[in-house]
Amino acid sequence: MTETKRDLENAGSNLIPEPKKGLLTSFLTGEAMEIPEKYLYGKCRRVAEFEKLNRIGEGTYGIVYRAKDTQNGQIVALKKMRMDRERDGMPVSGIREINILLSCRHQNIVRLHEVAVGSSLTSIFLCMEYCEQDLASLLDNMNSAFSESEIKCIMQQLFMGLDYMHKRYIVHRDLKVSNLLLTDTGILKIADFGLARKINAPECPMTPNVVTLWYRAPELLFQSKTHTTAIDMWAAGCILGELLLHKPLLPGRSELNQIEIIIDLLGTPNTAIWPEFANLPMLENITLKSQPYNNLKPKFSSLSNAGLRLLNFLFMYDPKKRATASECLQSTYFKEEPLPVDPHLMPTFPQHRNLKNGNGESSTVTNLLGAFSDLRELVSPSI
Ligand SMILES: Nc1ncnc2c1ncn2[C@@H]1O[C@H](COP(=O)(O)OP(=O)(O)OP(=O)(O)O)[C@@H](O)[C@H]1O
Repeated sequence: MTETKRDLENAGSNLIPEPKKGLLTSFLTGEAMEIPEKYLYGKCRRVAEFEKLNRIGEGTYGIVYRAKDTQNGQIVALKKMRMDRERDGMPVSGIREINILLSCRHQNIVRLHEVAVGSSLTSIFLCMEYCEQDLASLLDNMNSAFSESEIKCIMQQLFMGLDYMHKRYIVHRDLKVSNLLLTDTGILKIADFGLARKINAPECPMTPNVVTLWYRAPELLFQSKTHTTAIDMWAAGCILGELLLHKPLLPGRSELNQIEIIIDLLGTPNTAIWPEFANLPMLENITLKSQPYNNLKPKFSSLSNAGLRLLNFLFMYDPKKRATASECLQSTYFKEEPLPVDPHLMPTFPQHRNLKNGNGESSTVTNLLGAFSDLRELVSPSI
């Protein structure tokens, strides 16, 4: 068990042990230097000031805990950064996530309160506002589907968050229902910015292996080297479809199968609707099946014309023609009956994640934050 894990699973005590003095490697000589404790944590608080309540989630980049700030009683979410494979300090995904979250302030983007450290500087925690639900566990556990007014409320908030991010050239790159959180006051929060990137230009070269398969845009599947904020809009279309159907819309089993089921739903792409299509690398290796029909209408048979127009706009093969978040917010779908419900009138739900994990494993975590530059200096050297 690593030292940091011990911090979190420290049975018998609800407080994390006091950190030791740290050893940093000198940048100049390469020798280990003992750092006085008062300089060790920069302006960041220590994790020992939080009481761990229960584990609420685990993803690729970290474990998430519900915890109480013992200074003010506030309930927060603490995401412990995974350092397993890191030799040289913090993983780049963690640095990106912190930088981007610190630069965002919007009701529909999860708020990063601060960054905290455990007993060694390789144990880093993001301290975020706590949200009672995530849409994935909610969809898995709710007895009846969301009403259309509730779906509109969720989607409108998603588009508001995306509009804010995209206007700042931030692409999330991993939108899916498990990364959408919902508070007990009906506010949707976009979370998990571990794959997010700030793009310098409207089109920026990036690795195509991002976005969970079921939500992955065709330009990524066809291995386009540049992608844009439009990849988030495709994922938003998949999320709208999933909320309406109460099951994943495009649950591919492999990349090829994902392409196949997209074609089954939307028809085969061609250069008439997507001029850059013919030059995409993936097409050198595969022949696409021919399917001439767009099947959105039969698939969503009870959806209004405005709803279908919105879905079609989100599922434009050509990313340049795909709807932007601000265009989606103007959609007639949100202006026609049934109107979006006011977020405060959204129903509340039992907190399944806490019920499942409510074993009250005790432990705590420390605090950090302050100037992030302090953090970057401190976490890289070996301790
Ligand atoms: N602020 C929060 N409030 C409540 N629950 C949260 C919060 N942040 C994350 N969670 C829960 O923890 C889960 C995992 O968090 P997150 O997606 O940030 O981790 P990850 O390792 O980056 O995941 P992934 O493998 O999806 O990339 C979420 O699905 C959600 O259930």
